[in-house]
Amino acid sequence: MLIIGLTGGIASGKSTISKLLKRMGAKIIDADIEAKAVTKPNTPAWEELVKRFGEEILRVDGSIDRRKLGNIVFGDDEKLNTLNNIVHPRAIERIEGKILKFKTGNKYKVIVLDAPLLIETNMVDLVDEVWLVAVDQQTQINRLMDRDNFTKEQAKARLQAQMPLEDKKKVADEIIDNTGSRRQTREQILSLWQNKVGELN
Ligand SMILES: CC(C)(COP(=O)(O)OP(=O)(O)OC[C@H]1O[C@@H](n2cnc3c(N)ncnc32)[C@H](O)[C@@H]1O)[C@@H](O)C(=O)NCCC(=O)NCCS
Ligand SMILES: Nc1ncnc2c1ncn2[C@@H]1O[C@H](COP(=O)(O)OP(=O)(O)OP(=O)(O)O)[C@@H](O)[C@H]1O
Repeated sequence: MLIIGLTGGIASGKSTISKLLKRMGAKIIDADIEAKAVTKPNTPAWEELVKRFGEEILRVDGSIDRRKLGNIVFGDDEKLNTLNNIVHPRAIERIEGKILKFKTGNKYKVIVLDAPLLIETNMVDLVDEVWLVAVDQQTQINRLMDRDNFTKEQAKARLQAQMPLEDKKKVADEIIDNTGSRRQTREQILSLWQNKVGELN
């Protein structure tokens, strides 16, 4: 079995690539989804977030207004740290549990942990290999503005909350260049899959 940690900055293309890997047979664990799960209404993390950031971060149904919370924390390191300290330990615990479950289930040959903060949160130890999705900052900003309707300032604030690509490259086992067409990216993934997964067994 191979456990791949798929990482990269915001809007670099991780979800797009993990969809390709899923089609090839990998089981995906999405860290963003796990982080959302631990902050559902009335969970301990949700309660702590409301205590720290106030009820103005809630929607009328009691769920967290993610856009609002994002605007509060991205651009303010102290607040971002507070959020991270509340969410990360709980999200990592869920991720560890899932990895263990899939490992012992012995059903999948490849597990992909899609995690934007794989390196920042020391989850590298949970995986066998780190695959880094690399795009330049301008591409990230353009795709982020397109996908999420962010202003340039909002996009830049999110980028600045993350480790620079050059530092991530030092930890990566494989680098996927996603600045080109989707087809070019698919070809890189196919070739990686053939090399890495083909030689399993
Ligand atoms: C701030 C929040 C509410 C904004 O929610 P929103 O729905 O707008 O974004 P979403 O969660 O889909 O994340 C989108 C992208 O933002 C980036 N991002 C998210 N959280 C962080 C963070 N703490 N630090 C740096 N970048 C981050 C990632 O690249 C991520 O893929 C949310 O991102 C959050 O709760 N973050 C803390 C949990 C976390 O770190 N998640 C990342 C995976 S463990
Ligand atoms: N090679 C490509 N060419 C053009 N657009 C792309 C390419 N790859 C991804 N995209 C688009 O860029 C945006 C960001 O990609 P994606 O959502 O896969 O990134 P992500 O790393 O998962 O983002 P986040 O971590 O912020 O959730 C999406 O709108 C996606 O459709």
